[in-house]
Amino acid sequence: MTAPVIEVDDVWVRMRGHTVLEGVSLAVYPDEFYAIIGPNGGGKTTLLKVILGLLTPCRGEVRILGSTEAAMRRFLGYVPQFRTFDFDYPITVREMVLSGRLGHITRRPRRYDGKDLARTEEALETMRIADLADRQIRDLSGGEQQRTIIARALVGDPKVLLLDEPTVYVDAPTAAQFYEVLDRLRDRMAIVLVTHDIGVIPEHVTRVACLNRHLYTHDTNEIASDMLEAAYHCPVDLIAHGVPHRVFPEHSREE
Ligand SMILES: Nc1ncnc2c1ncn2[C@@H]1O[C@H](COP(=O)(O)OP(=O)(O)OP(=O)(O)O)[C@@H](O)[C@H]1O
Repeated sequence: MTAPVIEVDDVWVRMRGHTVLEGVSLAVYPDEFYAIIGPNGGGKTTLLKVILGLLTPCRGEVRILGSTEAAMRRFLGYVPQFRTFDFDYPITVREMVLSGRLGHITRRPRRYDGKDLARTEEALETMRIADLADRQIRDLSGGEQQRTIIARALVGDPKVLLLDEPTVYVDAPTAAQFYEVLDRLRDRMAIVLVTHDIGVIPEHVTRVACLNRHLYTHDTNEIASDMLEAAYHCPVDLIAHGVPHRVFPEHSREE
């Protein structure tokens, strides 16, 4: 059986006296498109930060390609939440994408070389923004900015692409185009997408889990009602393939 690219093993995180993640375990395999859904404040960004090595759990460990070495994080591409970017910053699309190579340069002084420039051109082509390369990022549409930050995550040639609420600020047609782009990337890398919006779970996900301090999963690509109930603690209206329906009727248990 293929080995996982990411293993999260019994991870606990406490912040300011509150338990944010409690005994979270999961494995992501190379060909997976793993969606993690959950309410605001449920710990999704925290889990991504633990996987990325930006946050050390008080218990448990994360293995990337079987290793706990910090250097293995170079195999991860990260697309943070849109709101964390300053799109008014005076920088071109090409410069922004190229900046994704910085963490991969070990030589000193840190200077870009031909490989960095070549990877940047490839990522611009992959995301179909080569024609925008010399434009300022502030002059792009939301969808074009989104493709730019994904290209920036791709220049490191990741084995896994981690996306935090990638469609939160884009309209429905742009989100649909975005999922087409992810489909194209899937034969090159695993994808982990976190979102609070269960209406956006794309049809090609291979696995869905719900996170609200605990991770609830059935190891399938179905959004099961008991997972949602456990994670959201309230009725949830799900829009699956354009058809709204209520996935469970009422509160059945209190925390
Ligand atoms: N630096 C911090 N210090 C203290 N508490 C924090 C810190 N960062 C996050 N938290 C808390 O941890 C919990 C989980 O936050 P997190 O950002 O991981 O949730 P999320 O599921 O990503 O939420 P959202 O969908 O709103 O982005 C929240 O209650 C948040 O207030």
